[in-house]
Amino acid sequence: MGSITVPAGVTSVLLDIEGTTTPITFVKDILFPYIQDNVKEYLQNHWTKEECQEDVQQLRLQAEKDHALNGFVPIPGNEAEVEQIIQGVVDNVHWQMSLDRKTTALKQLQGHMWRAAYAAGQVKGEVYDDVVPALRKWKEADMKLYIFSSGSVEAQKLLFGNSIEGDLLELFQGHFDTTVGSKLESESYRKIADHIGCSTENVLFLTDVTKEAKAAKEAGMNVVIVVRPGNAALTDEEKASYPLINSFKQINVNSVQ
Ligand SMILES: CSCCC(=O)C(=O)COP(=O)(O)O
Ligand SMILES: [Mg+2]
Repeated sequence: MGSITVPAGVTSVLLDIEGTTTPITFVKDILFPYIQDNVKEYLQNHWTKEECQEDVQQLRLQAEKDHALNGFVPIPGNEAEVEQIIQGVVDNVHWQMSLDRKTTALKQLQGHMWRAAYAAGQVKGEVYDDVVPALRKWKEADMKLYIFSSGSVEAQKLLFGNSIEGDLLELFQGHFDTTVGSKLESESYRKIADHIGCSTENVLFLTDVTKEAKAAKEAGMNVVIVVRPGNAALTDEEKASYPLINSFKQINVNSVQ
């Protein structure tokens, strides 16, 4: 894996989080177990809050679309007691997480739940050593930096605002989550370029997931696959189809004209 010079005309870098800026183990071993261990208590304590009811309503709408076992979230009614409804939501959250689903409904609830963990200093957002120096360098070269993650915008801001390297939020010009669309659909990348106010060709997308890279490339973005310890293995065909790096140090950015 050699170094890569960003093509002329690229003015923005769009970054995935899990497997790209941040170890998968941080998400799988710290963030997700926090949700699994605390979702019942969180729902019991926040049940009457508007935000919590809105999250449950979104999970219910998603469950209706899924028509799946454990995709069931009971509708409040005379027969369904609150504890029974909460248990339905808990089962649904555990079921979705067992499949690592990236539904907007699940991600919104997770983002709301992680607030308390970050506020208590119980969790600090992990970033690879090479990430912050590279982002600072790219920013000095006038590159605009954005995040696109399945994690909600709130979850993204919590992670970078409370990172092991301090508050990193000033590095980013903006954040995108699945409310713009799935990371597997090209249309999402076109919408992001529209929001940024540039053409897709002016954007470099860094991700660990080749299906995301394919969608971004089809939309016209430049893409680089980030290979980190613990990321899903790439096939020989995937390795041959995309530029690969294992550190942000390998990206050379010329000053934006
Ligand atoms: C933003 S922190 C939580 C990470 C998360 O929930 C997730 O699904 C990561 O997805 P990504 O698109 O960043 O790979
Ligand atoms: Mg990822």
